[in-house]
Amino acid sequence: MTPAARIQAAIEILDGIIEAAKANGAPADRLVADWFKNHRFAGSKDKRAIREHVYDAIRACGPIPATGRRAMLGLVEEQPALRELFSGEGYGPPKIGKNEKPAEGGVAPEWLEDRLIASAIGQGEAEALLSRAPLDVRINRLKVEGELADLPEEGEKLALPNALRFTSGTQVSQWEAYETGLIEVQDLGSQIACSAVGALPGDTVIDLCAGAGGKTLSLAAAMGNAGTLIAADTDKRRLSQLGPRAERAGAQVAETVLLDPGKELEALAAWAGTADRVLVDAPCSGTGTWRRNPEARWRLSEAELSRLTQLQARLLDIAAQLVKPGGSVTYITCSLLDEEGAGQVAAFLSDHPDWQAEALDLPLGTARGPGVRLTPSHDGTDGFFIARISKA
Ligand SMILES: C[S@@+](CC[C@H](N)C(=O)[O-])C[C@H]1O[C@@H](n2cnc3c(N)ncnc32)[C@H](O)[C@@H]1O
Repeated sequence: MTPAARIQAAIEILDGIIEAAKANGAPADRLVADWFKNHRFAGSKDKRAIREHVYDAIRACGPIPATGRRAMLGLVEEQPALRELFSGEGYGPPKIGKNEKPAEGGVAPEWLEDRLIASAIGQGEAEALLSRAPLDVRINRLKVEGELADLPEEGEKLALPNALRFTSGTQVSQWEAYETGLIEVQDLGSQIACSAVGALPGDTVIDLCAGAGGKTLSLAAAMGNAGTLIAADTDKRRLSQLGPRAERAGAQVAETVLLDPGKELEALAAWAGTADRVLVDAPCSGTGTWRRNPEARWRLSEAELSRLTQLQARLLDIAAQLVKPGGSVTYITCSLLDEEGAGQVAAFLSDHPDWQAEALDLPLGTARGPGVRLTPSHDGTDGFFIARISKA
């Protein structure tokens, strides 16, 4: 494919991504992969270039653009060398019209930029949210003792002893160490969030929003497979991915529990008042993961954010009923918005005067209200809010 044809391909893919974002359809990654499947003539260099154009264009547009072409014109503003590829020749895009306007730039739709500013996320932090994330792995201590030898590349050592960093796009999943469960892909921020739980061998731990079990596996390793680890979620498809992952990692999870939304405590009744640690990795806006999912900025609405904050408050209440006297709840969101983080926990503490925030000893982050916040710019991790609370 010519460089111009690659631009036109990216424009077509962007059209699909914009429509899907409006209709809450398939994620960008899937649409890119589908396009490649249906256009077999694209070689590996073409694919790399097209993918880069697509994601660079998504990052270049704050609000959702009207069309893929306008999104690409937004990218032309940042990368003027692309302008000459709009020549109208061959399979390339038509010439740029005199009155044609690029899509609006910025960090996010205006209402969301305002919420970030209200949560003390300044311009530098906001821009870092749109950078490329590196690839972090966790050494799985259920399978590795001492040094991990023979990785195809040497990783950068990070602030936690089991964390290693590789450059964005490293194909870790093709490494033998990954296939055999010696390493797990997990952002450093997520690893730090898991360490905040303080799970120990012998504990009873409930991962209330376990999803596909990324953090459950980390907890199993911290517990050395000793104790009771419950992975619960309302999403059957995600929860079903935990079994094979746990097997590969050598993690023993006592039970996966499928929850009925609104009736979560019914399925968890057997553990009410018994857990040493409960982790609430609550569903959230994902503003802290825009480095990986820049198109998520176009999918969030004020109504959805309000639904999420109500659900988060309810999950905190449920978690509080699961811990035993002296136990703790660790509340995490991969969001930088206070209403999903510091504000959420502060509201819980004000409604429950017999609960208090515990001091956290984390290697990175900045104090934020009753917890700690990690950000891409300050900490080089995905954005997270982390708090641990217990009954006084
Ligand atoms: C941030 S994700 C969890 C990610 C997961 N812990 C991991 O590390 O991969 C939030 C999860 O909350 C789940 N969820 C949504 N509503 C829930 C509810 N009412 N009770 C429990 N889990 C819920 C979602 O299905 C989703 O898997």
